[in-house]
Amino acid sequence: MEQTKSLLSKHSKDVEFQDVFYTVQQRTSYLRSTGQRQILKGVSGSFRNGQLSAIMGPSGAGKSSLLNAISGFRTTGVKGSIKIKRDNACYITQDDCHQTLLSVEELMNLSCDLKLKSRLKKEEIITDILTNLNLNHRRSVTAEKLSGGERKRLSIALELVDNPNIFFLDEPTSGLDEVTAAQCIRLLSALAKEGRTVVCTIHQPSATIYNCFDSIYVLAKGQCVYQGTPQATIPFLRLAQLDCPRYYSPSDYKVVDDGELVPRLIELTDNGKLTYRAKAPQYVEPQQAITTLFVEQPKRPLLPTIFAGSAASTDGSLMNGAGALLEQMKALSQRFYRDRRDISGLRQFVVLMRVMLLRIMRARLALIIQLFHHMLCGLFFGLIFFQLGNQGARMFDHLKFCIGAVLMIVYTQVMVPILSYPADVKVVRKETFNRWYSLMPYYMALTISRLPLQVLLNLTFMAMTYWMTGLPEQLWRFCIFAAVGLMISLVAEGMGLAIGATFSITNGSVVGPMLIAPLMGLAVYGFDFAPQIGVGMNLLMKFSYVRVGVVSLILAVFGFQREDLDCDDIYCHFSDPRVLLKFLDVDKVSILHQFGLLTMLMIFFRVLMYISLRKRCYT
Ligand SMILES: Nc1ncnc2c1ncn2[C@@H]1O[C@H](COP(=O)(O)OP(=O)(O)OP(=O)(O)O)[C@@H](O)[C@H]1O
Repeated sequence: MEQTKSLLSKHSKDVEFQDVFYTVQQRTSYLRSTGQRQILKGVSGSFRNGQLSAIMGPSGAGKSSLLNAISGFRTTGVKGSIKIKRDNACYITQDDCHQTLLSVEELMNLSCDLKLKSRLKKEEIITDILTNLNLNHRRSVTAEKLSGGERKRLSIALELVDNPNIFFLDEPTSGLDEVTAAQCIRLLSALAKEGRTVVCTIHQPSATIYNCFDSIYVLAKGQCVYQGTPQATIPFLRLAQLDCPRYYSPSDYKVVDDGELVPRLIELTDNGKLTYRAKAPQYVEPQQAITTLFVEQPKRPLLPTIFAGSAASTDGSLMNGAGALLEQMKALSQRFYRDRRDISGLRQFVVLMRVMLLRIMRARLALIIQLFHHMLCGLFFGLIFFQLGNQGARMFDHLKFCIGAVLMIVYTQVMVPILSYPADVKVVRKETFNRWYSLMPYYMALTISRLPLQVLLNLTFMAMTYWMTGLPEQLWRFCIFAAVGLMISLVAEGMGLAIGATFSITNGSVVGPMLIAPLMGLAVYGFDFAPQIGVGMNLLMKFSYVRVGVVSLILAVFGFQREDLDCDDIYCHFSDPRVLLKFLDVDKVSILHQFGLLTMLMIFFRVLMYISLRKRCYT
């Protein structure tokens, strides 16, 4: 009975897939799609528990695509039946992206805090894992300063905290020398022997590394050309009337294609449905690779979501008569049970918030540069408009000051996230996929953790300009003035984050200025003929938060029954602030209304950012 139980749980950690297709849209430009390209062409296969399996093949064969498809790291364009317990699997990306500026120990603590409910044995677990992976002596070093091999081991260590059963690794040996690569593969083999399913992609390994694997899966042009043990490779090639020369790595030999070889090999493996193992040194025996009975079913949109954690398929379902229903019911109850065991969203928020604040404090140079930038701009604006704030003859200077201050805030706050956030998105994608946290607590922590810095930077700039330009010495007016600055910067930051979450740095740095330019145009449009501006244009101008910001700042400076400005000339038309407000057609505009508009635009950009982040993380 006990034996049956362990056998069952062992099988549930296997990964099986059948007739998997992966199709991408081919584009010539961002807007035009020229058709579809099939990357994976109906491949099948299995990766067994307790084994280290390698996906091999020439560059562009579809190795990473297969790994992404079966692990669920990519779902868009994937069709076919895949049996995998996703809530027990983790994915380690090729570039080992980690939260920056945190030491090995801090990253391990973060992983434990987010994954383990009880914190009692945290220290013991961390020491255990780090010692086993030979990283204990590197505890205090930040991840960026680790060597390639150490970084790979750290990625594994971080995932080992909650002991997942299935590991997917994309090119774990890339960039490593031969010795370190062999060490890495031995480590993965040891992890597999402890009862895990370990699957990795690998490029042309040496013969030594090749023989370390328990199972090999070779792809060529998106189809399976070999599946089986390393020992069965040469006899298998002989089946296809090919002789692998002695001292020649079989992995190199398999990729040589004379035009007929690939179809012959695909036929021999039935595109992955058959697996080979050596029976005697010269003979191989084909076996069925898939033990699960996959039955094609019509599309049922709700099912894949509900059963995503169990034996899931993208357009087929795992069926085995009444057993299938039982299996699905178990999956559902297990899912609810698991959800109850999960770390609460509040705790995720608190842990992430602490880490984000720590990272902001650690980025001391960036902090100093930003503070210096705001002080310098404040000084610059202060000197240009020095003590002009109360001069009734300088109406155009007042307008230039308000427009200039808003542009400075907008440009700074939009560009910083555009340039810095895309790198974070990769980390978030990996960590959400590996169930460190859900997106909402992360999003809330990100939004709130950036607030203190925003307040500090804006207060610095706004206080310097207010004081140097000689605006009225009224604390309440300064508070409104600073609040307008803060609101504009929050909207602009939201826009920058939305762009950073959607585009790469290269595309974002083009899209950002491209979007700001018309908003700036709308901000300065028609101040000298404001009453004649048409209804349509007026409506359009409401969407420009730059314009809304400028109007709010003008109201903060000249509104609220401000006393007449000084006049050194014979006659100053605008010395009465009400005349200026009337001329600009903002005399009847309420600042609360403007704050409302800014709040709506801020929410709009932040929701956009969330949607974009969700799309990046869950497709
Ligand atoms: N989203 C995508 N859009 C367009 N083409 C894609 C996409 N993803 C993969 N491809 C193409 O599919 C092919 C296989 O890509 P994949 O990254 O899976 O190959 P690989 O075998 O892992 O290659 P390498 O070993 O060089 O990393 C490549 O030609 C790649 O350009």
